[in-house]
Amino acid sequence: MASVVQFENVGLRYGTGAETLSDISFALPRGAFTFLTGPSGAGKTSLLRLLYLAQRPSRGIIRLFDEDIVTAPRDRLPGFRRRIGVVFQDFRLVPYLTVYDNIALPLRVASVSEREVPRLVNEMLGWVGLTARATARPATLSGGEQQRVAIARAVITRPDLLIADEPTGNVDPEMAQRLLALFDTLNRMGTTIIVATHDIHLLRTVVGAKTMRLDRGRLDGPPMPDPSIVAAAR
Ligand SMILES: Nc1ncnc2c1ncn2[C@@H]1O[C@H](COP(=O)(O)OP(=O)(O)OP(=O)(O)O)[C@@H](O)[C@H]1O
Repeated sequence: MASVVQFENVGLRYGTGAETLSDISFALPRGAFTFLTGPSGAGKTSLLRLLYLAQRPSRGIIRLFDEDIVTAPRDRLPGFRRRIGVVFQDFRLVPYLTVYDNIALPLRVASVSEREVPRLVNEMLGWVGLTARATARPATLSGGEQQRVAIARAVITRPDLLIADEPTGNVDPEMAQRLLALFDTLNRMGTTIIVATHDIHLLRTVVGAKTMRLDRGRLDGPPMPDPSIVAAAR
C-alpha cells in the first residue's frame, strides 16, 4: 500500500453555496503522523468527515487503503470504517453505557472474544487515567474525562488510520501530553494518524510529525515537516 490516504483535486460544496473545500490534493503515507491546522471555519472538520466517510466529496478522487471510496459500492464502506478510529469533536459517547462498555464497544463490534475484552479495556482505562471511573455513565463525567473515553474507544482496536478532531481541546496540558504520547505509541506500531487542532503547542510535541494547513478551504501546500521540529533537529 503506497498511501493510506490519497486526495486528488477534491472539492466539497454543502448545498448550493460556495465550495467549503477546493482543490484538495495530498497523500498520507503509511505510518505518517500529520497535524491539520488552520483558522476556525477553514474546513478542518469537513476534510476529516470526508476521510471517515461521513461525507461524499462534490468532486475529485479519494482513495483509502488504495481503493477509490467515491465509486466503491456502498456495501464496501463498513469494511473501510472498521479500519478507521475516530475521535469526534463532540465525543459521541453512548449515554446509557458505562465508561467501560463505551470503550469496549469497538471490540464487541469486531467480535473480539469476551475473554480478551477486560484485559484490553483495563489497559486503555489505565492509559487514559480513568480506571476509577469505569462504571460511570458519560453524563456524570467532565468534558475532559469524556474526551479521554472517546480517545480510548477510538484507539482500542489499533486502527490502521486514526482521525482525531481537536482531541485535546478539553484537557489540561499535562493530560494533552499524555494523550499525544498514546497516539505516538500507536503511530510507532503502524497506525497512520491525522489530528486536527488549533493548539500550536501540540504541533511541537511529536517528533517527525508533519503539518498541513487549511485556509478558507484550500491547503497551503503539501504536508511539511513542522519547522520548529526541523530547527530542533539541527
Ligand atoms: N453540514 C454543513 N452544512 C453547511 N455548511 C457547513 C456544514 N458543515 C460545515 N459547514 C460550513 O463549512 C465551513 C467549514 O466548517 P468546518 O467545521 O469544516 O471548519 P473547521 O475548520 O473545522 O472549524 P473549527 O476549527 O471552528 O471547528 C464553515 O463555514 C461551516 O459553516
